Amino acid sequence: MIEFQNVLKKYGREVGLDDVSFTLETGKIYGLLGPNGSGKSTTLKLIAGLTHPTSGKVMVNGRTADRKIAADVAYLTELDMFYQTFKVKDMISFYASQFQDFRMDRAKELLQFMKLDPDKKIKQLSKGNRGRLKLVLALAREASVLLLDEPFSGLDPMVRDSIVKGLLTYIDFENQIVIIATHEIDEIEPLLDEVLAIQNGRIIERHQVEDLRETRGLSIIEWLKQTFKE
Ligand SMILES: Nc1ncnc2c1ncn2[C@@H]1O[C@H](COP(=O)(O)OP(=O)(O)OP(=O)(O)O)[C@@H](O)[C@H]1O
Repeated sequence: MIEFQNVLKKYGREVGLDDVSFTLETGKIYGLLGPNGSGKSTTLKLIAGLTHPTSGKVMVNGRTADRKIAADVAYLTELDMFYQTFKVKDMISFYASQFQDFRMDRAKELLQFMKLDPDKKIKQLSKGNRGRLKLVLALAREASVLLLDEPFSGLDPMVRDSIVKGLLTYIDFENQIVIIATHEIDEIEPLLDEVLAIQNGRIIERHQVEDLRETRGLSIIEWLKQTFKE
């Protein structure tokens, strides 16, 4: 379980998150949706223990989210954190050395699935293949929390498609909490159990996707358009 208790995150005078409280449950896939600068990355960084609340508490599986929480949290950032001189297989070995829950057999399977050549140098990879490699590194871990920050950003429809297939195949639907932060939701709509709308550092709405469809007759995109227009 992930728990935010009255979390305020300030960057100097800038407010990243403004008194946010919510809980997220194991076995669900959440979409954290909102415009640029709304607080999506801040939320994920707090869960990953990469930044700390100015006040309030962030708990992951009953523990305060500090740097040690990285052992439980697999985090795919929108930034490239690759060592350019490494080959794909070196990056895999590096991750295996960093995380106890990294499964080498799974990584090899994922590389094949994503059609990545382990002997290719990172700097020779296309943007799409770098996106695929980031996903391999995140999904090869058996982490209880999987955070995906803009997993589709700048990628063409074919790459997006393979990323969604990878997610469907390798997410542990029973035992993981998955959070996908994005402002592009076409591809992930079928994956999501719940959606949280974030704006100006506040969670302004939260819904079960099924409820949106059944009681309000709305797709996520239709709901988002209504929510952010107001
Ligand atoms: N390191 C930082 N220093 C100063 N301000 C920051 C920093 N990181 C984020 N912010 C500010 O906090 C707010 C929330 O930013 P955040 O990156 O969490 O938004 P986001 O929803 O992920 O945006 P995007 O969709 O553009 O990635 C913004 O106003 C942003 O300018």
